[in-house]
Amino acid sequence: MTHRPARDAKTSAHGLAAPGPTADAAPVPADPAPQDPGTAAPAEPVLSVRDLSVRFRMRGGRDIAAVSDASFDLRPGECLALVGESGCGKSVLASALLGLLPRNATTAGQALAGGIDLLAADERTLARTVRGRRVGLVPQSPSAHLTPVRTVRSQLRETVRELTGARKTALRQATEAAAERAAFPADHLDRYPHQLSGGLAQRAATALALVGDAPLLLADEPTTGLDRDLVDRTVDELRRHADAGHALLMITHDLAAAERIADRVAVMYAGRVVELTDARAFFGTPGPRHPYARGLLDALPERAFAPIPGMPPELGDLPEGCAFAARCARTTSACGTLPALDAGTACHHPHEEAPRA
Ligand SMILES: Nc1ncnc2c1ncn2[C@@H]1O[C@H](COP(=O)(O)OP(=O)(O)OP(=O)(O)O)[C@@H](O)[C@H]1O
Ligand code: NI
Repeated sequence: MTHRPARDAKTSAHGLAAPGPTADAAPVPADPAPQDPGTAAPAEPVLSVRDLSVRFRMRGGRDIAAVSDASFDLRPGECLALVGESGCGKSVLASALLGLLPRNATTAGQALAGGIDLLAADERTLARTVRGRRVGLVPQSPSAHLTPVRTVRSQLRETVRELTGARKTALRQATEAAAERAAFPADHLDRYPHQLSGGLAQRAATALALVGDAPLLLADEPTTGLDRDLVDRTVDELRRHADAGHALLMITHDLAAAERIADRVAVMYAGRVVELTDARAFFGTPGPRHPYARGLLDALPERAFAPIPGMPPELGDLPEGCAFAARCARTTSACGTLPALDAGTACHHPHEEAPRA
């Protein structure tokens, strides 16, 4: 496959949620509202990802295969939860969609959003029309994306002014409403990022990401550092955002949060989507079909509390066949070849679609 080099992304200092001050003020037309249940044709995808791969070129010529051949669509009003163990490629996938990969990365494939191929777009297009406007991001490390020398109020106000055009009293009110939406306490608005706990920084980042009303929101671990009540509150706010017609890619370790919010679930393992399925079927009956996905659920304390034995493979040294075979109790000789994602599962011997015993 041909990999193209990553662009030299100049991220605006105040984070990805808002474009820099040079961005055009022209509003991006909203995507169509979610499909009326009475109509037959499904709404056009807000995001259409095909065979997305990301490679990191390391010293000595070695490649890290962080993401391989990911394909999925996201429609207006839909939430797709992207789950999988640490290091499986979730954040790299999100960074690729925003043109925020480091220089040693190359991408292949396509990611269409609003007629733009996010993987091929130049930095100017990404900065002016994509980040914050078409695609919002709740970054995984919010404190790193907040400007250290400015208060939360000042950063939020600038983003609200940039993206909504509000001024004066309306601007003040919209700024406070934006904070409230992400459960960021009004009496902390005048704090600087270093004066915030991890959970508060997370909420500030979520508030910033919601302002632009982008048709597509990427939320990378938006509930990290929050206690259960706030997890639920954040998740419910993100769900409302999707219900209002936005597409949401929710990256999370938290399977309970994924179950609460998602319409569909994508499970990644060693850089590949190994299961892509309806959330209700996944969390309920018949349950996941891929043995890894089933193992993830079985590892939960409220389920079998049985961890998957072994460790994921090195992404710089992947086997030719199924990357999960070494840890899988169902491995056969067929697993020496790479299983394609077929009917939502990339496995040579998936669990049958029957109720679990
Ligand atoms: N700049 C880089 N250079 C080389 N390898 C990288 C780089 N950035 C990420 N990786 C590798 O890509 C893989 C995927 O990383 P990624 O951050 O997407 O994982 P993740 O699924 O988001 O994990 P977590 O749940 O811990 O956030 C990891 O093995 C990581 O080490
Ligand atoms: Ni991550």
